[in-house]
Amino acid sequence: MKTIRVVAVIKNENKIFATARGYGEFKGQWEFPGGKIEAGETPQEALVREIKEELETTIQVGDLIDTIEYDYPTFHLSMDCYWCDVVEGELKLLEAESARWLSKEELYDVKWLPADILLIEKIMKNL
Ligand SMILES: Nc1nc2c([nH]c(=O)n2[C@H]2C[C@H](O)[C@@H](COP(=O)(O)OP(=O)(O)OP(=O)(O)O)O2)c(=O)[nH]1
Ligand SMILES: [Mg+2]
Repeated sequence: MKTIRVVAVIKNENKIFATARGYGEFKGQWEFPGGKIEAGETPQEALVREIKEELETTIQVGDLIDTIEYDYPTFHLSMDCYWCDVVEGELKLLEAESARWLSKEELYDVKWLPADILLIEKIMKNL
């Protein structure tokens, strides 16, 4: 069975919100908050749930930016990436070890997970 992940590219006027993984194999590397779609959920519902769990924040999910397909040595990642806005909440870091709001000029200042490089190029064009 194929597991699809969803991630939120949370934006304000001209910056996006990135987090550093707080645990596991990729600890300290940068990514977008999100997780796995569970049975019966739409991608949007899964994303709203994940962002509540990880950041105690309510988001509004907007357009799909891209679906990233990437082969890691031990698994295949399929990741739907959506533009999102904060509706309510302070983006409290319940799982991530740190976070930054990045402007267009700062997008390559953090060490992204390998799969995210493909997405960053698209974000760069639309920020
Ligand atoms: N959340 C997220 N995961 C990403 C990104 N880029 C990327 O390669 N991944 C990879 C790293 C993880 O090994 C994998 C799955 O992430 P996940 O949040 O769904 O799952 P997890 O490893 O936290 O595991 P779990 O505790 O939720 O079961 O996807 C990204 O931008 N955001
Ligand atoms: Mg997660």
